[in-house]
Amino acid sequence: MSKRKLSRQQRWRVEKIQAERAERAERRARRDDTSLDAGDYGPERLGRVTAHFGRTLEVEAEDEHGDLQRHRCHLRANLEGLVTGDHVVWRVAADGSGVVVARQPRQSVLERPDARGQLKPVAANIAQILIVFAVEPAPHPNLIDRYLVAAEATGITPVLVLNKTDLLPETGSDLRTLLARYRAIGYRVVAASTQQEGGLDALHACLTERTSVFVGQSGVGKSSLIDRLLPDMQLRVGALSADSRKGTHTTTTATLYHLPAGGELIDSPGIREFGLGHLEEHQVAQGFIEFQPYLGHCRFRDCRHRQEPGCALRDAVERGDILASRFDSYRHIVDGLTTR
Ligand SMILES: Nc1nc2c(ncn2[C@@H]2O[C@H](COP(=O)(O)OP(=O)(O)OP(=O)(O)O)[C@@H](O)[C@H]2O)c(=O)[nH]1
Ligand SMILES: [Zn+2]
Repeated sequence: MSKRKLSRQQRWRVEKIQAERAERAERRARRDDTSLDAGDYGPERLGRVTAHFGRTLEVEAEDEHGDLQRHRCHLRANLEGLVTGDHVVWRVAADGSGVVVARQPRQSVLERPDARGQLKPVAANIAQILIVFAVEPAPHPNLIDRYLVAAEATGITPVLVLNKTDLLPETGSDLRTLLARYRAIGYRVVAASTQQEGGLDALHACLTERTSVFVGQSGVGKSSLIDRLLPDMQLRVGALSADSRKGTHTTTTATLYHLPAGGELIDSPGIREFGLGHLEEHQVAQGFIEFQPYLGHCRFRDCRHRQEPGCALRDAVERGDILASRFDSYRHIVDGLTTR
């Protein structure tokens, strides 16, 4: 809202609307409690949110045969902020729909700024962020580092995926050198091609038994990779039961897919753009993982690793313990923050 002052009458109206809203939420909560207590719903079961449509969710759970079934669920009124990937406790109604009554603790959460710049969760319980880049368009090392910093800030493991290796020359590629550097720092690097026989083998191996998301700049082949990984169109639209006309929402909400070879993928346009938002300066130094042993060892506690004497980071660069290219990239990203 703008900074202009509200008149007394406007303020009164805003307060009245808020009070009405609170009262409605309260009534909904009481109604939920009554019907839950009345035994209209079955016992508590565990499930996972596979898609989100405003006030309703899709929750997946095993049936009595161990097969996964998806249920349209509404939220208990006092339960807000659930996202795709959340593990939840829910109860089924006679018609197969359900109500989510609790959220399990999250192992990780991916957040993005909303229209007002406030961080909002978009997906939860992700084990790895696959940062896709390609032979063409060639990546700027800064951009890879930016994605890595953003991933490190979430605590979720990043994996570098080099796509379009069919376009890679046999020898003398700068990209191979670049990749070797990231491997030496400790990152997992996976080569892929959607255009070659067996081009996704390494990727398949990396995706099983965990939940992943794909991020990366436009044109690197994220859609092509996901199309190949989820060859059955039904898998992609499977998130929606046929009775729903709200299907168009799937394009904006994060959706969880099962990969045929095992493992899950959570995807949405918002998630794909992850990493391009704002970073905080302290996150940047922490996000260069090979800097960590030196952070806090500079002569000045508030060292910004520029001209200061006794800078542990710059000393490490001079000794060759930190790559000059990574340190330059760090400086470039930090300088970009201050000129905003
Ligand atoms: N040679 C080659 N081309 C590929 C490969 N994977 C994808 N492409 C091509 O790269 C182009 C971009 O692929 P997309 O899948 O649309 O890329 P994207 O990352 O989803 O792009 P956005 O939707 O803009 O974010 C398309 O013309 C693809 O056909 C590959 O492994 N090798
Ligand atoms: Zn320093």
